[in-house]
Amino acid sequence: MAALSSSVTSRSYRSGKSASFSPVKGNRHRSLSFLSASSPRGGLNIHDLCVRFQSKPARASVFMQDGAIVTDSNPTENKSSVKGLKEEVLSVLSQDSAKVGAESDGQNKSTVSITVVGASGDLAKKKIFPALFALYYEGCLPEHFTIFGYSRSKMTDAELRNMVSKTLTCRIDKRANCGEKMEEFLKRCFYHSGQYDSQEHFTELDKKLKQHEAGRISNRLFYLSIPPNIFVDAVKCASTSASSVSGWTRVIVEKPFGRDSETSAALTRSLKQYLEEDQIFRIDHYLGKELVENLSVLRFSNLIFEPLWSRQYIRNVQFIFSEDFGTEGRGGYFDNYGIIRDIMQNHLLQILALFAMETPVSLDAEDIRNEKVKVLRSMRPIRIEDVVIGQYKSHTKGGVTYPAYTDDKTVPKGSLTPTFAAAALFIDNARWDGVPFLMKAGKALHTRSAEIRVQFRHVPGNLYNRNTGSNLDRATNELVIRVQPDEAIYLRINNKVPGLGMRLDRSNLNLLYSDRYSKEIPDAYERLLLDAIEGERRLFIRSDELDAAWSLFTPLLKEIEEKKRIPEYYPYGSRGPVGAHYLAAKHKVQWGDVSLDQ
Ligand SMILES: NC(=O)C1=CN([C@@H]2O[C@H](COP(=O)(O)OP(=O)(O)OC[C@H]3O[C@@H](n4cnc5c(N)ncnc54)[C@H](OP(=O)(O)O)[C@@H]3O)[C@@H](O)[C@H]2O)C=CC1
Ligand SMILES: O=C1O[C@H](COP(=O)(O)O)[C@@H](O)[C@H](O)[C@H]1O
Repeated sequence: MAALSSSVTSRSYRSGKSASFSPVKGNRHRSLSFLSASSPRGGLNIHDLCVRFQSKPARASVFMQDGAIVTDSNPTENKSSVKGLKEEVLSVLSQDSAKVGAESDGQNKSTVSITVVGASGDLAKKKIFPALFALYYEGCLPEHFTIFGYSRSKMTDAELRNMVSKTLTCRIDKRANCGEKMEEFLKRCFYHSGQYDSQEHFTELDKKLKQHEAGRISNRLFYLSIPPNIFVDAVKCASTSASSVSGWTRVIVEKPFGRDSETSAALTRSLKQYLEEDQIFRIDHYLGKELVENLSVLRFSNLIFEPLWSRQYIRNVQFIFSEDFGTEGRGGYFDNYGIIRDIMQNHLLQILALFAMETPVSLDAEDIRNEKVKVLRSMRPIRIEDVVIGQYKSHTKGGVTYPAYTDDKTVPKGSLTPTFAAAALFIDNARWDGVPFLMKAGKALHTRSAEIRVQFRHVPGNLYNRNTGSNLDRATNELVIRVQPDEAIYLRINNKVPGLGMRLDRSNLNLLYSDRYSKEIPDAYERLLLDAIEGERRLFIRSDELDAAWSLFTPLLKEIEEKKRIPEYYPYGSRGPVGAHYLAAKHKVQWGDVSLDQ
């Protein structure tokens, strides 16, 4: 039991910061979150203990409610592990009762105020409010919290609640009390209308926040869900007129973090006039996706993968992002950025860094981010010859005409902005020397998906070469991590087709999440918001990571733009420009997502 509980990390809101039972910081796979404090159990002043437990072979949640431990487990899962977990919880609690008791007093005295700046906008409605509700629904928000929407639009509290209610949904796997919970959640949401550059309006917000905080230690989180040109104004006003005087103040900043090295550095400098680096939470929501977070688990907790994770066994790695819709409504923003800045420089590069980094010293945020920076700095400058760009054009299919990118009213006529790009990147270090890391990202393609494909080398002297067909490349092992949709991890192996002959086929060892796990997968924004509230920085981008990412892409972007490189046009709904195949072929690679048996 002692050994088990030593791997448990608890997060407590009582003192407004994480309290760890374990030397393993940031271990999410067995985490306890202490929520409100009211009814005593065994000398502990704990009312509701939420345990988020994800481990093999069982997966369950354990709650402590009114003095009793109850489990919420999948009936198909291993009951003995659930029992073990209960014992583990009790053990941890008894070991740390003094600490927890002390923290519970702090919990009553502290509160978290979350201000969504740009509350009337698309992201706030689509992602931020629903994620906050999901956290509330799961019991992961602290007992005392308030949510404020802030934007210029005139709205009453009731109008904000009405707007927010339209996009809230309940967990498919836990619909109980959904309507009731929504009502309760909406009662905690308020609105303040103001300009983003008005100290006066932020001072008014501050007054309202104080009223809700009612003398408790106030912790304040500002989520900047606004266009980048007003980030600095909003940060200035929030930090000077509405930051907390008794607790922490943190600011979540949405991308884009600049357009290139210079503008990104300027943004960082401006933000740092008002905030310390550890108050800035630069969000890359791909880091909050379940399978991206699982990447490190897969690598570092399975003996079978890490030894293969190098040039010795891996032939190439592919990071593929595709969307089956165009810029629809976001053309104005997109045209200023293009797909390389929108997806590659951040989402795909972040995944690459996690994939390729060396083993960090620990799971501590700084240790992980140190390794990511190192690998990013080891990357070879990207050559324009190793990049293909494309733009979608109109296409008619089944009587329906799909628009060209430049048909979007907010896109300037004749725009050369790429909506598709493919690139070959290299990491010049001992582990990855010579291994092509291919990226491909596009809008208005035939499907929506995001995946990582790892293609392994050929088996030397393979006895079965004759039985695997003519394309030996297709007969190598491939590990696929499907980030979305239908989250899955599968390993493509060669297998004997049952029968008297000796014919091999490619079959999948398949971990399809929907088959294995009954729980709904949390949205990336839920995880990231919870982390920001808890001060966990592991999944946020540090400024030196950002600098390294921009250093890699800025020269390429400048060259594409200065040379006014013409994109290859591809029909809306297609697989993208054929140039992507030539690029892969040049590096002796076949895209894994294009074969018939993918
Ligand atoms: N939407 C998405 O899917 C994603 C968005 N992002 C990023 O998140 C942030 C917010 O995105 P999104 O919600 O789509 O943005 P919006 O364009 O919807 O803007 C959000 C709010 O900001 C205010 N606003 C808009 N334009 C201006 C302006 N020129 N000057 C002052 N205020 C303005 C508006 O509120 P009001 O007029 O009421 O003040 C608007 O409701 C952006 O940085 C975006 O790049 C990142 C990833 C995905
Ligand atoms: O950051 C962005 O991401 C979305 C795709 O996010 P997903 O979670 O839906 O895959 C993309 O549509 C948008 O252009 C980009 O800014």
